[in-house]
Amino acid sequence: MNAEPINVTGTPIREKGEVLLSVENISLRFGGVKAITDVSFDIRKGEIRAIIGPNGAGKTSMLNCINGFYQPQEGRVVFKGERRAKMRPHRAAAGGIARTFQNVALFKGMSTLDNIMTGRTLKMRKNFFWQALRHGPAMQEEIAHRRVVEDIIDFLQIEHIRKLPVGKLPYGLQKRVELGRALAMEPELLLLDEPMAGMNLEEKEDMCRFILDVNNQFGTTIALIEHDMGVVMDLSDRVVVLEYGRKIADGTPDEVKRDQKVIDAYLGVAH
Ligand SMILES: Nc1ncnc2c1ncn2[C@@H]1O[C@H](COP(=O)(O)OP(=O)(O)OP(=O)(O)O)[C@@H](O)[C@H]1O
Repeated sequence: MNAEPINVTGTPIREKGEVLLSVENISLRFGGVKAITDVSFDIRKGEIRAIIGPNGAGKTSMLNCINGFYQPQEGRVVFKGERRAKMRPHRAAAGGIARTFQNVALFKGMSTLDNIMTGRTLKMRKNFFWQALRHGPAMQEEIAHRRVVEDIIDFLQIEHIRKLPVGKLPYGLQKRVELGRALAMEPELLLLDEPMAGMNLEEKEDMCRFILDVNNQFGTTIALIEHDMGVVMDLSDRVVVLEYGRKIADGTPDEVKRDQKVIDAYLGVAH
């Protein structure tokens, strides 16, 4: 029997469960531009999966295929055993996929609390008359939603900014609020597009800790795009590497960082 595998940080690799989502032979084109060419990989339940690659490699396009923003011309996304190629973003969200964006996409004039509350919308009853009833069961339901949002605010340690308009907050805190809004959906799969982009060292460390806590405490599966290789190596269980829209490597952080194709891609060497 082999010894327990060790990752680059020296900690044991966490054993992850069955496949939650698989990307099967996806190709995506914009006119003549091939953004993704025949890419397949899977995301296992409970893992942190990184998608990396040089600029223009197709990483954001891949997240957009996974949550239904883009419809690939070929291939499919299978989520919890169900085909999702024709899935629209709101249906992916209702099915348990939440995401954040490369550039923060919040309602700048609204408070932290109200922005996070918008993440609950899909969980609320849509019936106008139900919502118009400001007493009885409708009221109980609203209280329950508010409790979830308050728990998230506690978890992310942003009580002090709960009433402030997010447009006035430093960038690192805006990213944290955006994470809060995604968590309010209680997602099974959380997609994070460059969660540390534009952050200083301290903000990055905080965000890393929150991502690990979300994964460990809530069991949320996470797929993230990140350019900071130190962060990728420390956070992720497995890494898929794209270059010019093609998959060039897939494995543990330790495996991919030793892969010659990955080294060449990051040094800009053609092969
Ligand atoms: N909406 C679009 N219309 C046309 N071309 C697009 C569109 N979105 C992406 N592309 C092209 O597809 C390719 C992949 O882009 P994508 O943004 O997915 O890469 P990326 O790896 O996320 O890059 P970065 O790290 O710079 O964010 C690029 O050549 C890009 O110019």
